Amino acid sequence: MSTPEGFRSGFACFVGRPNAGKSTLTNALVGGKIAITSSRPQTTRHAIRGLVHRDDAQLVLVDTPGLHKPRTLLGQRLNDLVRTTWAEVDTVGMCLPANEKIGPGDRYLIKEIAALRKKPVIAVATKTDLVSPDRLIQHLSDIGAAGVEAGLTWSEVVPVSAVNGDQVELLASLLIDTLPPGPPLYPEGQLTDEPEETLIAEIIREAALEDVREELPHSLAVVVDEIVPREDRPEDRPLLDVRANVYVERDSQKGIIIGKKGARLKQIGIDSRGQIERLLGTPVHLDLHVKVAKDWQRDPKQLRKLGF
Ligand SMILES: Nc1nc2c(ncn2[C@@H]2O[C@H](COP(=O)(O)OP(=O)(O)OP(=O)(O)O)[C@@H](O)[C@H]2O)c(=O)[nH]1
Repeated sequence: MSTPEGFRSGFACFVGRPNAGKSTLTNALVGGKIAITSSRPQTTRHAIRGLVHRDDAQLVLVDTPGLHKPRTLLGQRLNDLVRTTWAEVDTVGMCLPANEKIGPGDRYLIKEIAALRKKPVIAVATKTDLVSPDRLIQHLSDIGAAGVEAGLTWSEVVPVSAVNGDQVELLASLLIDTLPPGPPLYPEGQLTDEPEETLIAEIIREAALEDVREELPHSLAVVVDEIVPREDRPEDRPLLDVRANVYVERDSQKGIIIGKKGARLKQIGIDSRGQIERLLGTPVHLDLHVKVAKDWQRDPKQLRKLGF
């Protein structure tokens, strides 16, 4: 494929402490629900990409999990994934929520990013709808100072609100300006190149964590075993059978997920089925099972099986 004259393409990712607004911003830029967001920290686990198409450019957004103090093998794998992603993208967007003071966690990340050298880093002051103009000015000045302290020159400092769309377009343009010349990397219309299984697993995991995040934040993994078209269906009324397993670490957690007389598991099925149907564009029969995989976070074989 020949590169259209003047076309740019490349990758960007957002970095920031948990809850900084990275997933919401990715969704706002992409204009659809790709990465799964939640009001609780640390739910984004996979590098999920969204695409921003322009007449003269294509931006691929990579959504990374946060960098954490690694306590388990899973933690280490996640951190490796983050660093690999940072090294691969053309631009990094450092998200610093305007409604929170810049803290040690932010400074740590800024220092890590400063070590990437030459990479353009855009500071993004997120959630501006939550603060007064005075507070925002203070925040922007703190961002400038934090950059200086880490020896990092921000290529831009942009205040945005993903919730009301303020400055989201401007941010897209600034990110695109940093991209090298190149052809579109993905066909238009394709919102994400994550396999459907991964997206479905994320949807089910979100539904399963609803209301029990405090009890089971990291002890839950979902694996989609198969997606098969139901046989003997009329061509215009297809049905997909989706079979998935919810893995927990202990028997007691199994009970929490299943609930009284299976009520919670049923609700998880109802909550996720609608979203899966929207994703696949087909009616779905969802078959969910709960299994115990003891200490899966510490077991390399289990981790591989669960996609980490
Ligand atoms: N008011 C307001 N809330 C926002 C905005 N952006 C994100 N939020 C909220 O902040 C919370 C965290 O947002 P996420 O996008 O999940 O944050 P994240 O950085 O991806 O979080 P992790 O996945 O934990 O790393 C959610 O409750 C969002 O609704 C914004 O622009 N304005």
